[in-house]
Amino acid sequence: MKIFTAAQVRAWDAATIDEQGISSLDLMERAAACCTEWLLHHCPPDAPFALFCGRGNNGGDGLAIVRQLLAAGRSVSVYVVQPGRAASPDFAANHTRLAASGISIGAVEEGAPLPGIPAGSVVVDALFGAGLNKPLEGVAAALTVALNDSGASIISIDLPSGLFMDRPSTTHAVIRATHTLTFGAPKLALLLQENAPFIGAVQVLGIGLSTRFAQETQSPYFYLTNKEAKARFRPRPRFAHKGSFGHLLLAAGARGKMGAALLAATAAARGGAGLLSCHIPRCGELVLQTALPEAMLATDACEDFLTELPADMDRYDVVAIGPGIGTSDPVAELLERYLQHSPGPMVLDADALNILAQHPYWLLRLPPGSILTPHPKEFDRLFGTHTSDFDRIRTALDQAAALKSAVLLKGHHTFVALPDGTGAFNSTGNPGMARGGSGDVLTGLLGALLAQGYSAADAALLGVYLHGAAGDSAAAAASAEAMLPSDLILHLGNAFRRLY
Ligand SMILES: NC(=O)C1=CN([C@@H]2O[C@H](COP(=O)(O)OP(=O)(O)OC[C@H]3O[C@@H](n4cnc5c(N)ncnc54)[C@H](OP(=O)(O)O)[C@@H]3O)[C@@H](O)[C@H]2O)[C@H](O)CC1
Ligand SMILES: [K+]
Repeated sequence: MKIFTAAQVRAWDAATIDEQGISSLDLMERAAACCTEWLLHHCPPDAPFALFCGRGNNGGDGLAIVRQLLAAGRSVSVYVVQPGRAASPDFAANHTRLAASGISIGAVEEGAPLPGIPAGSVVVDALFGAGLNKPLEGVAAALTVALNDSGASIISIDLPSGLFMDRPSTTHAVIRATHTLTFGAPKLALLLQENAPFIGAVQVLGIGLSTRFAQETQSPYFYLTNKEAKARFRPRPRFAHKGSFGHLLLAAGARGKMGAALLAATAAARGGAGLLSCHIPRCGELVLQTALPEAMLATDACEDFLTELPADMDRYDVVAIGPGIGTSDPVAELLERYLQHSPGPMVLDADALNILAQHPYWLLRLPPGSILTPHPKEFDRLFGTHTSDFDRIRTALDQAAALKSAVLLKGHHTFVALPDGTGAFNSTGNPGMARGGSGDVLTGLLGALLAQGYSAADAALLGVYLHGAAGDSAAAAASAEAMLPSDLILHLGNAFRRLY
């Protein structure tokens, strides 16, 4: 599913109107009807609604919702902010229709007291949507702060008011929505970690926008859903043998961190690598051999951490390195040798990324077709401090292109920057995955997918999708609170089945 800019969203609207021979007012009525249906199904049946409307089309949606809620027999109060300002034609048309019903339409004006919100009300925020072009100020900003402080549930129409669609919004007043009902496709701002305090649970409402426009319009960003993951998945051929699925070398672990190695190794085995060898320090031999008999060992001479390259590096197709290795000097030197001698693409995670941050020019040795998997802090250590996720995703795209590799930015919607200049936001996953060990599972899985011959782009997209889908399956079984990273591995089978 493509993610469009504000200008493209306006063009999508216009293309729909043109293609379907409807008026913009008809489209507004349709969008409002989808919102009204959602509100009627998801809000308490006896809750009064309080709608706050701007003077543009977002406010027009709000006025149409008021009329539809009244028709459904609900108790509704409605306020227009700065009623003296110029209105969009569709706002004006809906205002005339609503006023004819006899309902009193309140005003929120500069200098006048703000209206109170009766206890138990559901607030619907229709102040500004895709047309926001400057930060909220004056009475709109004051109202936003008051609504946020009211403790009421807030349902934002299309976007939380004050939230820019495609630039940072974290320094000014923005509605903190409980739910955001957005039209057609998720917007960039709704997928970024930094906007988490504003957006609540996001619901994408299909309002019958032109599918032709969506197909024909180019966008650098897309939402990674089951459809996009399925398109990249190759089921195992019937006559395959273990040699068909590659040999992954996983370099992981140190004394006290063998759990990271075991999680990554088990995920690699379940992720479908034909052969798996683990380069581990001697202290981990017993635990690995006992817990994962499927793995072969390339045991280091050192008891406590990794120090030397395994012999015959050419035996391996792919190297995954990082989980639990530490960042001491001998390990850093070893990472440099791995970068020099890796026989194929690499997955670099965790401590491998922290070492790289100390030696950024080593990145030049990264084999093309590799995958880097930083979370935002590791990302900034590696590529410099960023003040916004908008900047981070731009850097990720630049680096992916320069390194001819996939660069992940891990988060609630993990961003996958691909070497071709496009980037995807993942749709799967849940807060139960935010615990130590989840990243190790992802590293093993990505290594296994690369070993099976997937390109960096396909492995990164599939790996991130499967990892989140396994997390969703694990949370369904054990709850987001009680699930463990090792449950992700057990549920990988359910995740793969979603791709058949
Ligand atoms: N396909 C769709 O997605 C549909 C969307 N609909 C709804 O329409 C809005 C977008 O409506 P639009 O009229 O373009 O924009 P807004 O309502 O968000 O804003 C209206 C005007 O407000 C002014 N503005 C912008 N920022 C501020 C601010 N900080 N303070 C005060 N005023 C501001 C600006 O006008 P100016 O003349 O002042 O520049 C805006 O133009 C979309 O989000 C959906 O809710 C359709 O109803 C259905 C299809
Ligand atoms: K809004």
